[in-house]
Amino acid sequence: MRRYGKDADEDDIRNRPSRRGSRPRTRIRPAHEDAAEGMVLTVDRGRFTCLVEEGSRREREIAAMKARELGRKGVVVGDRVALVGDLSGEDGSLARIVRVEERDSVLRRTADDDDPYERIVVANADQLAIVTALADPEPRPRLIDRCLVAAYDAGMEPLLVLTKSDLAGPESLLETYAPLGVRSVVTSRDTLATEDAEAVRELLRGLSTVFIGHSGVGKTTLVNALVPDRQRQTGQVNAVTGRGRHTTTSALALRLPAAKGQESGWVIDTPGFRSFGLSHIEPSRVIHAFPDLEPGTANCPRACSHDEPDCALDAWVEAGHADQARLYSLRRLLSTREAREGD
Ligand SMILES: Nc1nc2c(ncn2[C@@H]2O[C@H](COP(=O)(O)OP(=O)(O)OP(=O)(O)O)[C@@H](O)[C@H]2O)c(=O)[nH]1
Ligand SMILES: [Zn+2]
Repeated sequence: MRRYGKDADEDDIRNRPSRRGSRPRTRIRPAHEDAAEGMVLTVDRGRFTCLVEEGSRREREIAAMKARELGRKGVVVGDRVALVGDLSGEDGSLARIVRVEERDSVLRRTADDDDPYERIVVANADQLAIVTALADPEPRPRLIDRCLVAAYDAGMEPLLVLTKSDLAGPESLLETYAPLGVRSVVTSRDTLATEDAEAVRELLRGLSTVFIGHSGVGKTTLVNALVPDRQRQTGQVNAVTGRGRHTTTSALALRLPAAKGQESGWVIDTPGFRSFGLSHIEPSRVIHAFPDLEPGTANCPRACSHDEPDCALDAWVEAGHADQARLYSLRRLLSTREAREGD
């Protein structure tokens, strides 16, 4: 499908001026029909690492840059792209990204709540793993709520990963999130090497999952346990860009190990990305994640915040169509859109 958005086609208009002036341009672009498909694994200062011929014996990572005709269109981790040029993946080779395929999902963020400039962080991810320590540092439910809102807004399934269970129990947190029906898994460092990593991997199979967590919650420990050859994977990536292992600040896609015949999956790590500014969130997209409540909004006033006296959801719940705890949870989530100290 072609996109007619602001940054879609203006660039080839500029690059391919018509000799006959105002002759209407065809929107069919015959060039690059032979382009290879790839998936973006990392982005580092204008250089992209892409995986091509995924799943075949010729699968390889190649370095690429954006073709000029893409103009300012963003290319992010998880994007499926079309590549031309030197696809060998050999040292010093560089391909060009000539097209970004339509995205199934986009995880966005603004740097903070009053920042109007919204960035897409990851494309085509299915799941958002919200990593929270049960202690040291203390869980921050409001932060979890903000991550949930971001997941629902993006059309991604949330997953709570509760770490450091050797320090505190998960009961009260799990109780808070029970009405939301969020999937969860509890881990501790001592058992991560054995049963825990496999339990988490089970929830990631066949999916592309973005991991987010506040500093110190044990996200690195967790991701390293899930992807034991991470060092190799990231080392390889940076051999291409020629930079050190720890300099990547953008998201980074890592493949989950899988036994033969088992489906794999992608772990997308997000170094230095710890929370979400939520100013761009649409309440209607969040309510979409509450199919039991959504029909109850039919009688709401226009542009209802769903947290005002005329909101029809109270009557909907009183009539027994949905659970009070669900409405309470929805309102709590929607209220996180207002920034507060410490977010
Ligand atoms: N007690 C306990 N400590 C843990 C556990 N998992 C990780 N830690 C410790 O918590 C600290 C932070 O772990 P990291 O994995 O570096 O946490 P992170 O979320 O990546 O934090 P940043 O590196 O700041 O992004 C380290 O000292 C870990 O050894 C756990 O299950 N139990
Ligand atoms: Zn309402």
